[in-house]
Amino acid sequence: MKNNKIFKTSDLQKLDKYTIENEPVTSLDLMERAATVFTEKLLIFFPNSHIFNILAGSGNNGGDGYVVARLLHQKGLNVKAFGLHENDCLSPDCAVNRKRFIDMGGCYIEVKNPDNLQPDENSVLVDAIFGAGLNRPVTGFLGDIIHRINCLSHPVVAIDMPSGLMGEDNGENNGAIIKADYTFTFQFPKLAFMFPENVVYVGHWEVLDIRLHPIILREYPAAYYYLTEEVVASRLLIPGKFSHKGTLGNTLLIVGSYSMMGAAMLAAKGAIRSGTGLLSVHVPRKLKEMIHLSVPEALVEVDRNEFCFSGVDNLSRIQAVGIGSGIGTSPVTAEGIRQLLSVWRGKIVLDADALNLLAADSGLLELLPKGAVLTPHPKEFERLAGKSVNDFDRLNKLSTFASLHQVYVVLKGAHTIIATPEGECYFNMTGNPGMAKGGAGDVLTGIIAALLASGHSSLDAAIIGVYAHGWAGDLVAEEQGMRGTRAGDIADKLGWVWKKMETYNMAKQR
Ligand SMILES: NC(=O)C1=CN([C@@H]2O[C@H](COP(=O)(O)OP(=O)(O)OC[C@H]3O[C@@H](n4cnc5c(N)ncnc54)[C@H](O)[C@@H]3O)[C@@H](O)[C@H]2O)[C@H](O)CC1
Ligand SMILES: [K+]
Repeated sequence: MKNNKIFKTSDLQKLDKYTIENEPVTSLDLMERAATVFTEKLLIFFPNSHIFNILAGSGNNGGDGYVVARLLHQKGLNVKAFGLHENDCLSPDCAVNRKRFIDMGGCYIEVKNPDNLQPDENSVLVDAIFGAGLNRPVTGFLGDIIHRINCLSHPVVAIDMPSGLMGEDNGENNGAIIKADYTFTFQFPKLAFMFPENVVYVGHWEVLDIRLHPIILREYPAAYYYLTEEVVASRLLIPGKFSHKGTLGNTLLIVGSYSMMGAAMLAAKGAIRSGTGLLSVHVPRKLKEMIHLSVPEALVEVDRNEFCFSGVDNLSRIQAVGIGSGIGTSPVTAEGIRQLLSVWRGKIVLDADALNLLAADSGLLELLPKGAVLTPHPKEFERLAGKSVNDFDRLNKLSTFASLHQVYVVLKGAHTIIATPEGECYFNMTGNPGMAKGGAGDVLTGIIAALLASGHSSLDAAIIGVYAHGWAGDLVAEEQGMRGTRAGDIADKLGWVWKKMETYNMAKQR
């Protein structure tokens, strides 16, 4: 299976060293390999550009920059390399590659004063000042250079990382950071790329495979992962030939209230498209007809209360519960949840108002069954776990919360994060801003509930559900645009996503 770990940048040297010793390959050849794939990608993104200015630092990131300069020069393009060296203390591989570039007649300009950095008009700037070796904020001469570059209107493409950005925690990084338009990063995305507050530095990013040794990639530990189709699809259970509605699970959705009827329909639509054998939707009496009409496949269970959820009577044939979308936060509903949680020890996903009620009463939080899935958006998570000072801090809070309460937390966002009780975090890669609309979360709750009921573990249901939901949203955006995307469209596109994943799985089994 393709590796999908997000290692720490400080681990990179060990991964490099293992590859160099065991492939074996020289460090110079590994640099050549990295710079070659970078150059190929650069030319795909800038096929019509002829002028490239390389901004090279003194470490191996700078070394990559000099190789890129040489490769572009060899292709007959107009290349200038600016040496941004505070002293002449270059890494050995950087020194070799600077010399190779100069010896082949490349245009090299040593910059000793930020004012002397005058990039060519219409040039693409390649940022090779710092990469994964950054260990303190960038200030002084190189800080001034970075500020100067950030004021230019040239496109900037960063090698591996935008210079000045730390790989993980930028909470105390008050130094200068390159604002790249594109970052082509080696082997795995860096954790910092996952955080909304860093998008201004990273721009559009892509991972380039530089073939670090597969054994070290597989065996070296990481706490963070990113989701790929391969990894997600292989977790999806395929119904057996003799499966029937009794073996594919009965999902109970407790959703909707008189003032929030739509949420109930959307959650039900998500569930009915996600493989549950049977779907029961528990709603206040006022919503009964509406559910029958919008999701005729579902059984409707009517609450004692006419307007909101107040409790359930019979859970004997249920495999998984999804609760929260549109249920409101009235005291009657809070008691209903208390009653549910005091009898239900099985699989459950909680969303929206169910989370708001948990946040308001820590007694409810303690009743959660082990392995419950919670799907907050950042504001709901803040109500549960308190304020975060930045995205990295929020990630740590998320991990701590999941371990403390032994639950899976799905923090919704551009890269939705799934945190496990064991301290691992999975970052989703599908989805788009068109999905940031009311109702999209309700669809996700329905999907996860159905996946739980049809036999998936909490982790698999969360991972598959989040990925499929985002993928369906991407398909909708392709057809309707991000602006035109409606939550209900996401549910309608799920069938296509499941088909893709099933086809992938069956092809692998053959
Ligand atoms: N396996 C791979 O992914 C490969 C990556 N390559 C490239 O190598 C860099 C990492 O190189 P490294 O020499 O370790 O670090 P940098 O070039 O990022 O930094 C150089 C050097 O600078 C010093 N330093 C750190 N912070 C500061 C600061 N704020 N101010 C001044 N000086 C600073 C520190 O001593 C660093 O060591 C990686 O990003 C890739 O681009 C290989 O080419 C191929 C394999
Ligand atoms: K860089």
